[in-house]
Amino acid sequence: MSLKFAKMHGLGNDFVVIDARTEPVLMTEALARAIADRKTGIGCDQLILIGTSDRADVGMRIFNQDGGEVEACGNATRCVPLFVGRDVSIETKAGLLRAGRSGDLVSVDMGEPRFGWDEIPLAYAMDTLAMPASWDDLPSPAAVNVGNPHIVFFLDDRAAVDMAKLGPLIEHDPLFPARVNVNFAQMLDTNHVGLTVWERGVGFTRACGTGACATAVAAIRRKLASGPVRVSLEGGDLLIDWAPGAHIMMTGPATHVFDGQIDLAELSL
Ligand SMILES: N[C@@H](CCC[C@H](N)C(=O)O)C(=O)O
Repeated sequence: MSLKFAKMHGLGNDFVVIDARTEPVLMTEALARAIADRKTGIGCDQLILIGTSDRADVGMRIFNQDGGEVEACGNATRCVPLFVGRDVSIETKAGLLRAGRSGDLVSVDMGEPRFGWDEIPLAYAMDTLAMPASWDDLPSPAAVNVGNPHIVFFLDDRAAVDMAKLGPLIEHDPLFPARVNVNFAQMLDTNHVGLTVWERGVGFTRACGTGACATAVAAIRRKLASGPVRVSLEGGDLLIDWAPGAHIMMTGPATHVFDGQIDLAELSL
């Protein structure tokens, strides 16, 4: 059996996008992992299935490179209007989102962030704005759920931190029963943050849309920033707007690179 796909990305966070609106696609963890494999498959950070929905224009399912299905992906959500050809409402495991073009960029209403310890989720009750938790010499982090779980460290000097060791260690810490995306942030100026993200189920990515949202929200809650926050990632910049009680608005680029077709029989499952 062969499958048609589009290769897309948001700031270098890359996706294989499959249209399951007319022909349903039976996606499994093993198949998602095989397609995402950069040596023996197509290669991507996330596999995205666009399907039908009773509640929105389309449904979106998200699978990490390790095959695990997750709730949210900010950069992939910006790709959906390009894939569908118009502004859309999107049903995800994290709720209903709206995405639409604004000039050359795409804006997404990412919904409201959540801060309850059991909403992150964490293994036990604690303050999520200044968590009493530490790994090596990292400062106390903030935890935010923006559809998916994030932890944010604000660092004086990101270059001095061994993120390659700490990213996987924290992702798999039993404090996070659903694992966690790990954000290493550094304030560069008022309302401007530099960010490196260790993504759950992937590792380092060039950009993480939900990571940028979680970091901007945590910066505003900690009064390190106020108003629209520019988040600079390896792949480029995102603009995140949020105020307490409001929805998060994320604006940034989305790119359709090419279309292709894959013979599933040739994959290493
Ligand atoms: N790249 C994404 C986030 C993808 C999901 C994440 N790895 C998770 O497991 O929650 C983004 O742009 O938000």
